[in-house]
Amino acid sequence: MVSDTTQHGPTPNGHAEITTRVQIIDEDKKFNADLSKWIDKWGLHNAGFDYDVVAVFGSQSTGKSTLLNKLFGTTFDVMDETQRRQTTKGIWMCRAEDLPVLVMDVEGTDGRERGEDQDFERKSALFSLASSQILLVNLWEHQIGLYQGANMALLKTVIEVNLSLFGKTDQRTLLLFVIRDHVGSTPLANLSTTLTADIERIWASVSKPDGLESRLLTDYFDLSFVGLAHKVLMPDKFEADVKALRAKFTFGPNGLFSDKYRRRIPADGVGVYMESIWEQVSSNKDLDLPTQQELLAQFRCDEISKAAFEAFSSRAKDGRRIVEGGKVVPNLGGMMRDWKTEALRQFDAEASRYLAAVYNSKREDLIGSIHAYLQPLFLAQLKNLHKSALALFKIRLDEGLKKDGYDFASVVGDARAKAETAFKDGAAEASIQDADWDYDIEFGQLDEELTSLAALSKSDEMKKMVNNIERMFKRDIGEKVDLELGRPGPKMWDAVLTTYSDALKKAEQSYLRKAKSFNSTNDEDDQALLTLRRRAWRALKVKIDEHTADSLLLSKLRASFEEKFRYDENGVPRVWGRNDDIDGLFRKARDETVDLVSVYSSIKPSEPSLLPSLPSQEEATGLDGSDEPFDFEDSLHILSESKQVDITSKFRREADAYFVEAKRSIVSSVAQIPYWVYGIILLLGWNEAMFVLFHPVYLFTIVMAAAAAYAIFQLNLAGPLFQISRTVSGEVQRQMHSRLKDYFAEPPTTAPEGLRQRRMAPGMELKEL
Ligand SMILES: Nc1nc2c(ncn2[C@@H]2O[C@H](COP(=O)(O)OP(=O)(O)OP(=O)(O)O)[C@@H](O)[C@H]2O)c(=O)[nH]1
Repeated sequence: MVSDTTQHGPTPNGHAEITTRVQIIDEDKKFNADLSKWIDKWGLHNAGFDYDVVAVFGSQSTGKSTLLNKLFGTTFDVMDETQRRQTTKGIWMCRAEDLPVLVMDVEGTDGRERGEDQDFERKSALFSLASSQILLVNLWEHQIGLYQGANMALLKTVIEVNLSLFGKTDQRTLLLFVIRDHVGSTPLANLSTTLTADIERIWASVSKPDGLESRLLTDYFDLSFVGLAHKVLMPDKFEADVKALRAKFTFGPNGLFSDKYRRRIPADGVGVYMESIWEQVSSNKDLDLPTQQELLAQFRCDEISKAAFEAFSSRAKDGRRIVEGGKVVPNLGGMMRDWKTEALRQFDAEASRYLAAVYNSKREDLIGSIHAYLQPLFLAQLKNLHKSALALFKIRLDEGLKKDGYDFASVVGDARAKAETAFKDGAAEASIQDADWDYDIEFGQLDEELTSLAALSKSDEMKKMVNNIERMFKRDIGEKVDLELGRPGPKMWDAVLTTYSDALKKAEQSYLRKAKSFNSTNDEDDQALLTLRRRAWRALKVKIDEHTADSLLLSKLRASFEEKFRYDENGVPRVWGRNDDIDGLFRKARDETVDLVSVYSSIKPSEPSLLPSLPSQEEATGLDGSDEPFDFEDSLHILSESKQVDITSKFRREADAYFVEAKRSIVSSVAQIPYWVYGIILLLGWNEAMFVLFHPVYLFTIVMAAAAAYAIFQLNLAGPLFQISRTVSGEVQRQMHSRLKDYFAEPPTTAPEGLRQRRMAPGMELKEL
């Protein structure tokens, strides 16, 4: 959009915006805040230092705008010939058509219409000198030599202003005097000499600041002179002169543009710079250009840094989202470095043109902001790496522990090395050089967690190992102890305890062999062995308890008693005879067996040294620390007093029964039926037996009954016959029952006739039922 302070020029070449003129300072001395945007539109934003600024000074209506338009293809307003009134108010700017040049058309110095605002000339001179490398001083030929003329006043202002701005610097400016309506009668050289003399006179007249008294005009200005023919009277010559002058606006030895004149303001900051200069100038403050340049540098570097950071953060947003999702982002460090490099490249491209001190410090600030933005990503990545390293450790550990004959220490060492390497590699990748980030604390945390996981796994594996050894121990003692406990006697416990200590020794050796692969400490070994001993003792105790359960113990006593009482010394069963000392044998066998109860009542070897020594639970805890209460002394007692009495009395009762049985077996063998009784029976029943045997009917009936019984038995008909007879008897029973019921339920059919008739309703016919 073009404001009322901007106007499009003719657009023969098609780039309207490029040749649009803009009023940068209006009649009310207000600065156009859109200048930076216009510099962008004029295509000079990225020109860096490769651009120039040219301003024109001179009296009003001396053809300044006409000259600029012809030289640079600008579109400044030119006074309408017929009206002859001032056209340029304030300061206008336009980009040169084919050159990276900003051209300023400054209001005529002797502006009659300005009246009381006479200091505008000084302010516009200050402004133009602060920003332009070439100052065109436009003047009529006929004004040269007129020392009191408006041009002399202008030149004095320019010299004074330049001294205040660049007095102590080496900054140079080209003053290009354009002599208009140069007729030619006075050669240009003469005119130049006159002008130079005039300027020197002015230089001599101005008061110099302290320390600059000896400085020369030529220390600050290069003077150049050019004459242009009369535009109206000699139009062709005028055009040729303009063309020749235009050809001089180039870089190089013969060109007017030179680095030495440049103000070193980057093109992208020139809008801000000019605005700031004008603000100082218009408010009559001292114009300190180095300060202005520093302020500009700070302002622009901040702007550039902000833009670079915004572009950076929008690029980094996606990465941030992913990493905060809890997953390790591969190549996060690479991405972060790319984002940072791109942001700095963007910053450097523009900001490096400004004051080095400011640029460097702003660059550091930007790097700090970038690092601050990226650090949470780095920390989130570390967190994710920590998680994945733990998972990797567990996987490797599980895999390793599944293999046969694994060596625990090397499995853990391998898993740990893999996890730590994965973490360190990931963390190093995610680090940014010079960001001053480290991951020592995070690595320390991981290390601690791995250590505790390894310890947990070690304890689990050691428990498993102890369990296996315990199973092996149980297998080892199983049958032997069964056998030994089944052979009660004074040496029974010696044998049992010897078996126990042999098996335990084997188990302990097995533990120590396997524990080597766990790199276990002496403390851990002591605990594991203690646990093993306790469990072994408990296993033995369980076995003993099984064998001394009431029923089993009673049967053992019974067996022992029977062996002593019912079998002789040779193991042959006894058949009691009248002369046997049943009472004596019984007492001996019973008393010896009763003695066994006390043998079983507690674990009491003949040699006390055969007993293992096991600390109680209070004195030392085992491997898992959660063992049931353990009291070794207490575990030696098997049967309480009352239990012993109970078992003894039960046994005595059973033994008594054996005794009675033994006694009876003698009586029964003695109390047989005498043979003569059979003779008497035969004698008394002889006649009846003969009668049955020799009577044909009885004999036939007996034979038939026997044959029928034999046939039924052979054909397996006994069952069905019983069933049929049961069914028939059931049916007969049922029939009888119903008949009886009917009989007692119906009235007797022999009731008197009169009574039957009386029971019928009157008028009804009597029917035979
Ligand atoms: N005699 C003469 N007249 C010229 C020359 N160049 C331009 N003019 C005329 O001078 C008049 C003023 O021209 P401008 O270009 O508007 O002059 P200016 O100095 O820009 O005027 P302001 O901006 O109003 O101060 C116009 O009528 C031009 O045609 C020249 O070389 N000689």
